[in-house]
Amino acid sequence: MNSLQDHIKLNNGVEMPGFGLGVYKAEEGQEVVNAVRTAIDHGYRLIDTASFYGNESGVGEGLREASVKRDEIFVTTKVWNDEQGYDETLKAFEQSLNRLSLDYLDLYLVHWPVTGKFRETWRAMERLYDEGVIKAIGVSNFHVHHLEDLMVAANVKPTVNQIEYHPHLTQKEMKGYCEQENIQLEAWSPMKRGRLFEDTTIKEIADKYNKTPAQVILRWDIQTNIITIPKSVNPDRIKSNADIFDFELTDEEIYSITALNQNERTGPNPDTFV
Ligand SMILES: NC(=O)C1=CN([C@@H]2O[C@H](COP(=O)(O)OP(=O)(O)OC[C@H]3O[C@@H](n4cnc5c(N)ncnc54)[C@H](OP(=O)(O)O)[C@@H]3O)[C@@H](O)[C@H]2O)C=CC1
Ligand SMILES: O=C(O)C(=O)[C@@H](O)[C@H](O)C(=O)CO
Repeated sequence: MNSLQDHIKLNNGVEMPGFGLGVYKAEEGQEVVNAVRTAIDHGYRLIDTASFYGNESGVGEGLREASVKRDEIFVTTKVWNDEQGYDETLKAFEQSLNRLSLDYLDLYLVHWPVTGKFRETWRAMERLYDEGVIKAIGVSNFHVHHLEDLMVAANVKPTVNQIEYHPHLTQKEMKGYCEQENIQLEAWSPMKRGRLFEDTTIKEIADKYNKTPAQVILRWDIQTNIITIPKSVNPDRIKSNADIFDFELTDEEIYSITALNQNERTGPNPDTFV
């Protein structure tokens, strides 16, 4: 990726921007509307929301307020845990689309691998994909064993797995598996929700390039082929987080950031959460 608007080709041929805005905890109403509009004005082309975030209506309003055509923006939302199952997912999708005021979705994700439900959820998503109302379908928070379980019965392979991923959780096994299976990884909490900014290694690299720790971490994502969706509702941070295309980390720097791994989660482990 050489610019904010470069895309990555998914395994079904759909092109997805490699960098976007996450909106978890962006408040429904003016806060999320402004964040989405500001991000798009600054060149973002990917917005990541979920029915669970309770802000899809505001995301839709932000998209309408931005002066960029619908087909240039890539919108992701997710089916929440209590919406899973075949009929439930069809209904949840309709509701999400209505709240977003869209007539198609770019990417729909199974938010978490709800035991006993995710295969049926997937079957409904395959139907929506076949009908053409979703351009790509994928999963989130799936371990390798969940992916294997899903793919045994699936007709459509997941395009994306969105997982917690940052320098303290580098997901080596999952990364190798997804590279082999051509499933694109996407990082949630890429900045560990602000808990990596005092790390000495990251700070030293940031000082060298006159960049912020956040910019170094996000640059590490894109140089290692991970789609990244930092969240911010602050206009200055929305702008600066995306200002990462005028410097390049060396192989040694990539290695030293990757070596910070502690297998440490900030969020739940999918094996025990659902
Ligand atoms: N699939 C899933 O299960 C999950 C998906 N996600 C998705 O991933 C996105 C990103 O993850 P998230 O958990 O939000 O965590 P992030 O790692 O993106 O961190 C967000 C936090 O960092 C702050 N922040 C942003 N930029 C800066 C900066 N440059 N300097 C200092 N602070 C900064 C934000 O505050 P402020 O807004 O004030 O700038 C916010 O508090 C989510 O918004 C969501 O879309 C997240 C969790 C789970
Ligand atoms: O933000 C999301 O998308 C999530 O699924 C998580 O926040 C998750 O639900 C969680 O952290 C609950 O404590």
